[in-house]
Amino acid sequence: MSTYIKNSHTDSPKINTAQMIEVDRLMMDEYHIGLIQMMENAGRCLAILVKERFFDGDVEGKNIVILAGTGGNGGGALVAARRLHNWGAKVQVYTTAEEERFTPIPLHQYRILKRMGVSISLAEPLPERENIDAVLDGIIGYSLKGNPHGIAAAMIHWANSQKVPIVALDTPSGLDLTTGEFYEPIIKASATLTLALPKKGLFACETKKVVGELYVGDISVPQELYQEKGLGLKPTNIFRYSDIIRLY
Ligand SMILES: NC(=O)C1=CN([C@@H]2O[C@H](COP(=O)(O)OP(=O)(O)OC[C@H]3O[C@@H](n4cnc5c(N)ncnc54)[C@H](O)[C@@H]3O)[C@@H](O)[C@H]2O)[C@H](O)CC1
Ligand SMILES: [K+]
Repeated sequence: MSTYIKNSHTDSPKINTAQMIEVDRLMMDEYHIGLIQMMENAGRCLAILVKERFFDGDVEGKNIVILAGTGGNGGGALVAARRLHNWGAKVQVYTTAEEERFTPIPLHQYRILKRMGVSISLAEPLPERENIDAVLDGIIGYSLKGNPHGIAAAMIHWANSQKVPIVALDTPSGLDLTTGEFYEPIIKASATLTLALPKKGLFACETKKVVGELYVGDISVPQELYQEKGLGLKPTNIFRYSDIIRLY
């Protein structure tokens, strides 16, 4: 295993979506760690996981399709797109909506990619390509509301039909991170990189079928934050030896 990725030797707490949203809020409001900082760490971990786990540490010339929604999940995938492009991958980004529909920080990532000349366009139509090496799922994260519909749903069907590794950010799009309920359609990932702490829904009995290998990436949550009132979690040091931990 790469020095960037280690197996977990500690039992970390498993949280629900509401707790994760509270972690994000505390990060920003109480600890002044901005969303842009968290997103950079999320996207960097995702790009490293793809490079190390699926391409033996070198993505030069690899065709990587990145599917991005307009929220925080898409924003992290756009950061990963930037890193993979910088490392020599041929990156193609498809989005669920036009530029003006992106929320502010993901929009910032979108505009950086455009300035870099990375191919980024609305996923209508989705590409008919045969030489794809991997797909990144940044379509929907923990703010999933019901069955994926519209372009997001079309992207999920398209990705599942590609027969190449799909690497999901935070959750396979279509999975409820608290209950593990499958919505329809749902991404069937080869690997999932969740963020900060594992979420309960990733351990429900059928979930492995859509999660694939489960990793968790460090987005720099302070130990002190986990003990704040309203969360009451034990401090956790799962990233002591590496930024990415494999959980199963
Ligand atoms: N600490 C962390 O875990 C961090 C997480 N980050 C990432 O941000 C997402 C959560 O971001 P948010 O902006 O709240 O929303 P999403 O990206 O999950 O989704 C919004 C996006 O999805 C569309 N949508 C929702 N439901 C549906 C549906 N049923 N059909 C179609 N489309 C749907 C919605 O319209 C929006 O476009 C979290 O998961 C992490 O990946 C941050 O990077 C910071 C740290
Ligand atoms: K996702």
